Amino acid sequence: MSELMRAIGLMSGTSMDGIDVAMLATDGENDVERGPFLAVSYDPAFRERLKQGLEDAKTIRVRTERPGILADLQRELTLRHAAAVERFLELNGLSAADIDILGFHGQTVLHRPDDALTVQIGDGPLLATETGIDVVYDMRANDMVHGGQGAPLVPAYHAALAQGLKNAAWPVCFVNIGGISNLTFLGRDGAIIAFDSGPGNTLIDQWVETHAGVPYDQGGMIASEGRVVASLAERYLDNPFFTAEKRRSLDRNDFLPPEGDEAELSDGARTLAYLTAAAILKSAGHLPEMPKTFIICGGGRHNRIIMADLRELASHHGSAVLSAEDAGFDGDAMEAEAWAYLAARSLKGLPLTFPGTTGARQPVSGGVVARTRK
Ligand SMILES: Nc1ncnc2c1ncn2[C@@H]1O[C@H](COP(=O)(O)OP(=O)(O)OP(=O)(O)O)[C@@H](O)[C@H]1O
Ligand SMILES: CC(=O)N[C@H]1[C@@H]2OC[C@@H](O2)[C@@H](O)[C@@H]1O[C@H](C)C(=O)O
Repeated sequence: MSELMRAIGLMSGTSMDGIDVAMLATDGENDVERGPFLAVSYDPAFRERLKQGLEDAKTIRVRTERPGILADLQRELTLRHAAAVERFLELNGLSAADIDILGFHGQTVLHRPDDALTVQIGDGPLLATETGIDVVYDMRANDMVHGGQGAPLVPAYHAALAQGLKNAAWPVCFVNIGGISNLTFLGRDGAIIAFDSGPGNTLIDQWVETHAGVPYDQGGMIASEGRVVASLAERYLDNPFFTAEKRRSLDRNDFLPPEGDEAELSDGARTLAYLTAAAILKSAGHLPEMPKTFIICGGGRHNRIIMADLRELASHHGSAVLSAEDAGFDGDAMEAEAWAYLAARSLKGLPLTFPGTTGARQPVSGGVVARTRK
């Protein structure tokens, strides 16, 4: 058994709800011991700044450009990550010297795989200086250099976790319902296929924020009072994304929320919850075979309507739907854990992505290391 690294992963996802912090002891290969997790929420004012950042990023043509507020925002975001690490260490009775590496995702502000352009703001060297811990950051870029979509990157971690699964029927499919949803198919023969599967929570979040002034539909309560507007759901599901020959990763703005007059509040939330579930099943139609078990991670699994729709749609294929917890994992921590795992892999020069996950021409490593001045 090779030596385990203590790695902390930091994820600020497309939902822009906060920073997830998770720790692993891992060799970056098959050995994974899951540690503590902390979620640090962004305040509404900072979420608004992130949204402005996404707007300002639209003019970026070269990935190092930081127009508008982006240079300032990058610094603020990085300092918030440093504070989150400090809090995490304090809560768990740890110090910087106990940690080998931080895996820093940053915030995606632009993702245009067709132009081989992906931009995550986040200053790795500043985070290393502030925390006193070495940092691996910018993990998506090298994949694009090698012909990949730059996302999803979590599949390598899903594959490692799947080895510990007990009593799940294979093939297994991990589904992350974050802002955008993505899935990882794992075949009995070791096959690994992954792609973004459609809108996750972003449309629901934007819809209920605009029409009810709340950041998300807690538990799917608003949706539970509505009915699916079939024409609206069909309009989304007719998007060429679902039938394109090549699987393509998504930018947060690839799908936009309905116009205000297309549904009333609860029908809109109900329709978008259905869309989230139906998009996953429709995308799964591109897999070599229908998974026998879907394992659901990410914030969307807290929406009971999404989960009920998923169970219903999957049952037509004889597939079971489990929450990450049913399978023995932590569905809120998984992406941050993945960034810890990927950082450990990056340090060892192991591949982060594969032809079957991002479409990269060959398995490729990635990430940039920022060393502390210790
Ligand atoms: N209790 C809840 N009920 C309903 N929805 C919830 C609940 N908690 C979280 N969510 C949804 O989950 C979202 C956050 O999910 P998550 O943290 O997995 O996304 P992310 O990591 O930001 O996105 P991505 O995986 O696309 O990068 C919230 O924006 C909200 O829509
Ligand atoms: C460009 C980018 O940040 N993509 C995210 C986004 O959020 C979900 C989905 O779209 C996924 O492709 C990816 O994140 C996860 C963590 C991944 O790379 O596996």
